Amino acid sequence: MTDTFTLDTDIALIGCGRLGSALVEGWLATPGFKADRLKIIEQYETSATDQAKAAGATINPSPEQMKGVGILVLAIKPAVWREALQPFADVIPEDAVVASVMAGVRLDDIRKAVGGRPVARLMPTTAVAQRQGVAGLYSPDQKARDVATALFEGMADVVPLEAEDLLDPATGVAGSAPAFVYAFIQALARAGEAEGLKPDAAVRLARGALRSAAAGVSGGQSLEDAIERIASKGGTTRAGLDALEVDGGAARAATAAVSAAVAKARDLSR
Ligand SMILES: NC(=O)C1=CN([C@@H]2O[C@H](COP(=O)(O)OP(=O)(O)OC[C@H]3O[C@@H](n4cnc5c(N)ncnc54)[C@H](OP(=O)(O)O)[C@@H]3O)[C@@H](O)[C@H]2O)C=CC1
Ligand SMILES: O=C(O)[C@@H]1CCC=N1
Repeated sequence: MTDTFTLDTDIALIGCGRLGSALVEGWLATPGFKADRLKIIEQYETSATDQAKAAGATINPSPEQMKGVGILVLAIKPAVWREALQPFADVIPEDAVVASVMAGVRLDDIRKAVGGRPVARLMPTTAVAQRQGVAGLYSPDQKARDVATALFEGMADVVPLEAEDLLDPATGVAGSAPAFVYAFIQALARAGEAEGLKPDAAVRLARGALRSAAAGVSGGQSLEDAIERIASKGGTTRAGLDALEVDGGAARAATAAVSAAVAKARDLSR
């Protein structure tokens, strides 16, 4: 990750929903990001478009205002990407790069729709909003990789992938995975309630555990070391970990969630 925004070009974003808003928040929070170079195409105003507009961004630019765009970001749902992109495919400069964060939409299909311009695909997490995201990145094109990396590295750890198909497991392990972790935290809170905690205390403790778990690896510690630091010999953590491993419980749940996400991503690309 970098501390400052280094990409020196106009940026256009199509779609300012859940992920698009997170991207806008992350860019606006990155030192050196020039909001007056951001163009957002979105059907409705959102708090992110309002925030971006107040900082100098253009909402729903004219074709003329798209002429300096060096990177066009696609953050719409896979089902509507062709109709959302179509009005802009010929308006952006010949040498513009296209970056897609859409799950399951194939790079070749996007490249054909934008007249052969270089395309990168990324799979980020919404924590880009807090500049704490992670993003898998694939492109066969060096310029697209460089531009897309510069666009994201102020708000995410950009993880290069060697093949497009690897974006599907990256979706299961990163893009979708914060929701899987929240589901586990919810289950922890409910288990605490079953053991007698009041609901608000259970949720507060479980959320604190999530924060503590993230803090415990924030310095790059290995997951194994982080586990060992908590698991006192013969203590409660070891008892809990042993229970998690009975019949491969935790691994089986993680495998089921990742496999289902991968299968869905493959389904979307058909
Ligand atoms: N949410 C996440 O955590 C992640 C999402 N993604 C990917 O990001 C993409 C967007 O997902 P998400 O943000 O969750 O979805 P959302 O539905 O929240 O966002 C999509 C946005 O695009 C808008 N939109 C639809 N059609 C057009 C159009 N023609 N022109 C401009 N804007 C349009 C939608 O408006 P309206 O609601 O009015 O239709 C909506 O605001 C998906 O492809 C998904 O795979 C990737 C990683 C993580
Ligand atoms: O749920 C989805 O399809 C998107 C992709 C990854 C996270 N959200």
